[in-house]
Amino acid sequence: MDLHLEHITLVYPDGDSTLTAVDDVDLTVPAGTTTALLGPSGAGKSSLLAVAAGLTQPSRGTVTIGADVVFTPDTSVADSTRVRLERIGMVFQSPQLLGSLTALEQLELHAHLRGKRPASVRERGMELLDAVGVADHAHKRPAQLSGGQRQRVAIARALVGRPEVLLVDEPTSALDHERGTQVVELITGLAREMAAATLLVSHDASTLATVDATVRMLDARLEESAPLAAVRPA
Ligand SMILES: Nc1ncnc2c1ncn2[C@@H]1O[C@H](COP(=O)(O)OP(=O)(O)OP(=O)(O)O)[C@@H](O)[C@H]1O
Repeated sequence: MDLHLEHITLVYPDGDSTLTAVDDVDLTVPAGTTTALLGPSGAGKSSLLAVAAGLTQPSRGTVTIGADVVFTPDTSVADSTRVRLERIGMVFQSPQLLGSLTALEQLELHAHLRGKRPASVRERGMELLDAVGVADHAHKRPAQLSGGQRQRVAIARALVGRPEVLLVDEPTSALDHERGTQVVELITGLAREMAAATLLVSHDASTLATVDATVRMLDARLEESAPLAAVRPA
């Protein structure tokens, strides 16, 4: 399913006045493709991602997955949470793994919280750990893994619920250039394979050789958008 952000505006209260963090942004991410969202610090990238995830209500505008309008200024927290659990996977800047669980258990817990059956989850979890190249580490805890391996587990975890939309916030900030490039390549490949519409926030354009499109935010607005022709076929 495609992800559509339409006329998204996000205004934060700021003392006696307000701060517009996202200003009338329109963006479509086709299913199976990855769009990188670039821009300087404070441009509004994380704010836009938070709206796309239903973590923050937009002040104006709508988020649509396929034909379903999922987030509007009026969407309740309960409805946003349900959509996020059922349809959206997220990868954060730091992997945010639970220290006491093995890599496989991180995925199992995540799937369990989404109501999946334990038997199918274990198999799917191993498949995904294999897909991200850490199957050999399935029974290790985060402290026994490298930074890159931890980020790979977090990517597998985000995909365990078969999300239609994958939202990724600076996945490479803790990695060197080579590992960062590999992680972006992994995400774009999995997005294509799983037909997930993927929006990836990045500071580092040099790691983005494999993404399908790039857009840039500046001062809360989308500055430029790659033409659709630049989107490679799935
Ligand atoms: N919860 C909040 N309340 C008030 N203002 C906020 C809040 N979150 C972000 N802002 C402001 O909104 C603007 C956009 O911030 P945002 O974090 O979205 O930018 P960013 O492009 O992701 O930056 P970075 O690359 O540094 O993470 C900034 O001016 C920031 O100070």
